[in-house]
Amino acid sequence: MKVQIYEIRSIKDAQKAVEAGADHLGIPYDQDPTYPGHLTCEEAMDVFESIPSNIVKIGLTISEDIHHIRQNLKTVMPNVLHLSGNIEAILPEEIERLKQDFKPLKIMQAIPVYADQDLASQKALDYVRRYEHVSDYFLIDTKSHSEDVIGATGTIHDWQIDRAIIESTDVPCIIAGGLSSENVQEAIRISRPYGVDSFTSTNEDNPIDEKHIKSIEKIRAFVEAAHNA
Ligand SMILES: O=C(O)c1ccccc1NCC(=O)[C@H](O)[C@H](O)COP(=O)(O)O
Repeated sequence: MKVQIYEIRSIKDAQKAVEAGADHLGIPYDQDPTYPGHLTCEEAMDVFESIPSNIVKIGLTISEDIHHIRQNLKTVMPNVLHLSGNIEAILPEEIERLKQDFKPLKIMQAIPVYADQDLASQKALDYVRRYEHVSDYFLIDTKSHSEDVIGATGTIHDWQIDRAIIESTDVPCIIAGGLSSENVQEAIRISRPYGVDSFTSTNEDNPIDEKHIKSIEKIRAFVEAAHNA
């Protein structure tokens, strides 16, 4: 079971997550970050360079502008680019060209799941069909109705929906959305994913400013629970 940890904002947090046993580290970044907690390209590069080579480095973008994403990739190249903005804003053909031009870049496409709707009334399976030929991973994540971005909600959704998505595709799926050391085993039991992801539940308060830092104890508990599922 792979464990992915967001949002890594410093070399110290990266070291904590590696020591606690994470396999994928996620860093949200942009040349001109507008989202709270996101790093600049230069800051992200410093953190990526500190991460051991056996750990998968995930770069998250919420941009809906493919030219902007290309510019960011010229400064920082993660192993995997995680597309977590409005899924309909970037066409599969654009992702295909991006992969050609930035080889060996892999793509993690976020698949939005609304917590208050059943699978039949959502587009998740349509997105899987449309994006699976250009995706190396799917991140099945909770989407709120009030935000364009997918994820970082701290809210769970129906894990039977994850299961149905996972059973419908050969693309490795990581599940996300309000997962914690308390609920991750149940989520794994129901959905049988390739991996699990945590942001909110593995944070602790930062005494310096209002931005999150990671808790090594909470990450360790999450990793252990996931591995023992
Ligand atoms: O990490 C972020 O800052 C972020 C911002 C906007 C959209 C997604 C983001 N992170 C993506 C992740 O993979 C999160 O870990 C995932 O959404 C789970 O978050 P949570 O429900 O808070 O555990």
